[in-house]
Amino acid sequence: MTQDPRPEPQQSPAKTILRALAGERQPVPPIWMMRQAGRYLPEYRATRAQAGDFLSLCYTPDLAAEVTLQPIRRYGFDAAILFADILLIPQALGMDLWFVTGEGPRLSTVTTPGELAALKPAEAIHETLSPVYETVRILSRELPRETTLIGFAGAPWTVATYMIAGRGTRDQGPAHALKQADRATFQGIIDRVTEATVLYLSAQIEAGAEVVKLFDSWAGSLHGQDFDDFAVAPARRIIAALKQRHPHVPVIAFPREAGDRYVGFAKATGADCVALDNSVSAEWAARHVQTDGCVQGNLAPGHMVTGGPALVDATRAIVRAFSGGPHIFNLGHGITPDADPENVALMIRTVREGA
Ligand SMILES: Cc1c2[nH]c(c1CCC(=O)O)Cc1[nH]c(c(CCC(=O)O)c1C)Cc1[nH]c(c(CCC(=O)O)c1C)Cc1[nH]c(c(C)c1CCC(=O)O)C2
Repeated sequence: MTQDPRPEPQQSPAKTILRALAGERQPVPPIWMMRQAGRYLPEYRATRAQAGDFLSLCYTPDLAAEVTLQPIRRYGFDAAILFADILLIPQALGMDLWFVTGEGPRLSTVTTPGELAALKPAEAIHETLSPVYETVRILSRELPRETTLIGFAGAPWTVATYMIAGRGTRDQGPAHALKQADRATFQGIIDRVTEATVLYLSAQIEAGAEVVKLFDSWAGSLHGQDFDDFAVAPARRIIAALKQRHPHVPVIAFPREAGDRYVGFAKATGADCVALDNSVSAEWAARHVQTDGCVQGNLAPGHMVTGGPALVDATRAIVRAFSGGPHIFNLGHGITPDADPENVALMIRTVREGA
């Protein structure tokens, strides 16, 4: 009996997003959209009403999978992003979390050594988060073969800003204040979230996530050495730990509003792709960021509200600016509830058909 000793030929991954993340330039960039499952879609609002509230939606795997699939059915995006929230980690560490309609998230706070000591150990998160892993398992069965499944978590700095303030803040003042007043407690919070995030993203990958993304929505308020210590260093730690366990799973990092600190961010953290917000121009980012590898972004989400020729022109300009290298088309931040679903369709047509 002869056995063919040749290994399987190395093929580039078929899914367009995985090809972009592997550094491949494509004639048409793959596309997905931050907050693509959200309140601008009537079918999302219906499922959310069925769940009762936002957190029940996050923790009910069948319904969370359903809202993840809705924008895939409607638009055929190249990727689906797991439906969950970055604030599930603080909750899994033992903090209270609730959402006030029209206002946003509220949490119990952690600002003292005693409150830090009272947080659960990172390994305890799976008890709370196992429904999220079940959502991932459902999605990896139900998504079309060509659609990439993206898992995610908040980056430690951004998650810590909510844990310290107990809510969203304009300038992340309470977190900056704790960083100055009690460095050890602040660093302890960052470290606990970092450890939990490694375990959380690993579990998502083991359940079927093919790519993971780290959302550092408030990275732009870190400057100088603080940016290195609290945006770069935690991302580098998380990515190194993930690459050790899952070397072939690409990581997208989103240090939102990092400005000129986007330059070199992929190299410094080990990320396979840097997601760009719309405060940087695509031409600038093509020259200074895309030279290191894949970039994602960066249409202003306001175009999903206003539409028209301005949407088409801005979309084309971004596609053109990034056409020389690997690019995943996306918005620069999440789509807002007042967006018109027709404008999303127009954006996708413009990217795919050059319409
Ligand atoms: C800071 C942050 C949060 N959550 C998230 C971030 C980082 C990205 C960013 O900067 O937007 C990330 C997030 N939140 C949600 C997802 C799901 C995946 C996706 O579609 O992108 C993701 C990736 C669902 C959600 N998370 C939330 C909603 C709206 C909840 C609802 O249905 O009422 C959704 C769809 C609620 C949420 N969750 C959070 C806030 C501040 C709010 C309230 C603001 C708002 O209402 O838009 C925390």
